[in-house]
Amino acid sequence: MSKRIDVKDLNVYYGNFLAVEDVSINIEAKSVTAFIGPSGCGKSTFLRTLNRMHEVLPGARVEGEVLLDGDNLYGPGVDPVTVRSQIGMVFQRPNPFPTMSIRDNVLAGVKLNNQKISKGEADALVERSLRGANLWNEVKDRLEKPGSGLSGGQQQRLCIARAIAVEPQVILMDEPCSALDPISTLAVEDLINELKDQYTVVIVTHNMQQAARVSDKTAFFNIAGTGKPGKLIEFAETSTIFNNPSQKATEDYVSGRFG
Ligand SMILES: Nc1ncnc2c1ncn2[C@@H]1O[C@H](COP(=O)(O)OP(=O)(O)OP(=O)(O)O)[C@@H](O)[C@H]1O
Repeated sequence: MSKRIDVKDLNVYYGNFLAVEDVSINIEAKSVTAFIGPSGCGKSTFLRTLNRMHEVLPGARVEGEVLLDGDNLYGPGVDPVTVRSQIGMVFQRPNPFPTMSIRDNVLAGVKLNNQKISKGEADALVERSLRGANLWNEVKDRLEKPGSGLSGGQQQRLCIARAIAVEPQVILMDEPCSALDPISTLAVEDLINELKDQYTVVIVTHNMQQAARVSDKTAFFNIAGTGKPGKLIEFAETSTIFNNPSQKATEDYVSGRFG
């Protein structure tokens, strides 16, 4: 259950403001791709176009194509809700439903998609998803307790379990560790490494060590100045981006000279 993403000539707008210009990128299935770059260069905006979350804002739109195993997500008649069930998302701040039990949090996306499942199937799905998120052993004795009773790192893994439960092909993560302590961050990074056996993972991160630790390929985005659009400057194997980039701007950024 893993698909590739091919983006062709994508422009991303907020109203009349062109936030990201002319991005083409090929993201392989069963790999981890990191988006890095200075604040405001459009990493999160671009990420949200990959599952049609961008257009939820009034006036927000895209030009160009995003292909999931060859099918254009922006083609006529494509239902954005279906797209979002195939391409899940994990956000910066863990956002479990606070009053809902751990079990119901895992099942929340499945229920939203109106999938009817029996109690036995639901139990199995909860266990499989929590195991997949490396959280089962920590919560198996308190599945009926509220999700808000977990630590921040556990809550983020619960959100990953919720994303996995709908059996997506791709998981997008927008700075998933920025609100976590170092130990929880390592737990989520370990998990990302395991997730790529089954899923295509795309992660936005400000932390270059994290990009170097978890990703196979890295895309460096940059912006020429305030009000200018963000652009994809370089996309390559992560080791190349960090050790032998072809663009001077990439080298300056990864060596800490700006950003
Ligand atoms: N809701 C919005 N409405 C209008 N403009 C927006 C909106 N969200 C972001 N922008 C603008 O789009 C550009 C890209 O922002 P975005 O948040 O994608 O950058 P980023 O690289 O993810 O930044 P950061 O690393 O700080 O999160 C910025 O100029 C930003 O001000």
